[in-house]
Amino acid sequence: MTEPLLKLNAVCKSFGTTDVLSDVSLEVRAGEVLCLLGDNGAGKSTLIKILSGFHEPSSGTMEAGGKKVCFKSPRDASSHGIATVHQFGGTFPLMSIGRSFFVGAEPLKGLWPLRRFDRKLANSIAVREMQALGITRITDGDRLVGGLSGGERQALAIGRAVHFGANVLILDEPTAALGVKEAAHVLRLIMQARQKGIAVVLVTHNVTHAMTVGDHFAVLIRGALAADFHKGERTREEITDLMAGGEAMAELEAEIEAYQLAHHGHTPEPAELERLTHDPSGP
Ligand SMILES: Nc1ncnc2c1ncn2[C@@H]1O[C@H](COP(=O)(O)OP(=O)(O)OP(=O)(O)O)[C@@H](O)[C@H]1O
Repeated sequence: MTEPLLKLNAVCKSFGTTDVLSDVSLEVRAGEVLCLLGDNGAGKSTLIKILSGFHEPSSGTMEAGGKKVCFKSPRDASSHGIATVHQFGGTFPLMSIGRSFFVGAEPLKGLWPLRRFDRKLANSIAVREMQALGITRITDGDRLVGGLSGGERQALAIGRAVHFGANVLILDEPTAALGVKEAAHVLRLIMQARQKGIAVVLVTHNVTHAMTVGDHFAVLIRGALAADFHKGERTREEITDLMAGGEAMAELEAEIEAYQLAHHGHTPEPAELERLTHDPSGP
C-alpha cells in the first residue's frame, strides 16, 4: 500500500472551553476518495480547516507525504499540494473566468516596468482546463464567474486546483444546492481527479453521493471518529444510521422503553417526550 499523502495522529481541537474534535486519527492516500460524513455540528468543517491550514490543532500531529508538518496558514497547506474548494467554488462572482482561475498567480507579459496581466493567456488556459473537465459550453474566458452555474463554478475551482498541482483536493459539500445532473457532473470530476492519482477528501451529507464515489469513509459524531472503513465494509443503511446519529436514536428508544416499563406501558405525553428528547449537549 502507498504512503498516506495526509495523516492525522490523535488530533484534538478546542475553541476556548468547547472541545470540537477529540483524538481524531485518519489518513488519506493517493488516488483515494475519503468521504467525511457526519451530522450538522459533528466537526467536519473544523477538521478540513485543520487539513487546509485555517486552524492549528490544539494537540496531536499531522503528516504530509510521510513528514511531520505544522500548517500556520492556508498558504502553508497549499505549498504542500493541498487545495480546498469551498461550497460554492470559492470563486469571485465579479471576476472573469480567466482572472479567477489565476488569482494570486497571474501570468504576466511585457517588460518591466510595463509588465501586466496576460489576459489572453489566462483566458485560454482557464477555458482549456474547464473544457478538459467536460465543461464544453465555456468558450470565453472573459465571462464573469457570477454567470456560471454551481457545477461550472465547482469545475472552475477543481480545474484550478489540478492545474496548480494539487495532490490533495478537499471539497466541502460540492454537490449541496446542485441539481441532479450538475451533481452527477461534479461527481464525475471527482472520479477524474482520483484517476489522476489525487487524494480527494469529500465532505458531504449525501450518502448516495458518498457511496457512488467514495473508497474510504470516516464518520464523525460530536467530534470523535465514530467509524473509519473502506468501500464494501458497511451497508448503505449502516452508513445512513451512523450519519443520522443512529446511536442517539437508539438511546432515545431505550429511554422511551424504560419510561413505558416504569409507567405501566403508557407512552410518554408530549411534554415528557420533549424532556426525554432534550439533548443537554444541544443548543
Ligand atoms: N471558531 C469556533 N469557535 C467556537 N466554536 C466553534 C468554532 N467553529 C466551530 N465551532 C463549533 O464546533 C462544532 C462543529 O462545527 P463544524 O462547523 O466543524 O461542524 P460541521 O460538521 O461542519 O457542521 P455542518 O455540517 O453543519 O457544517 C459546532 O458546535 C460549532 O459551533
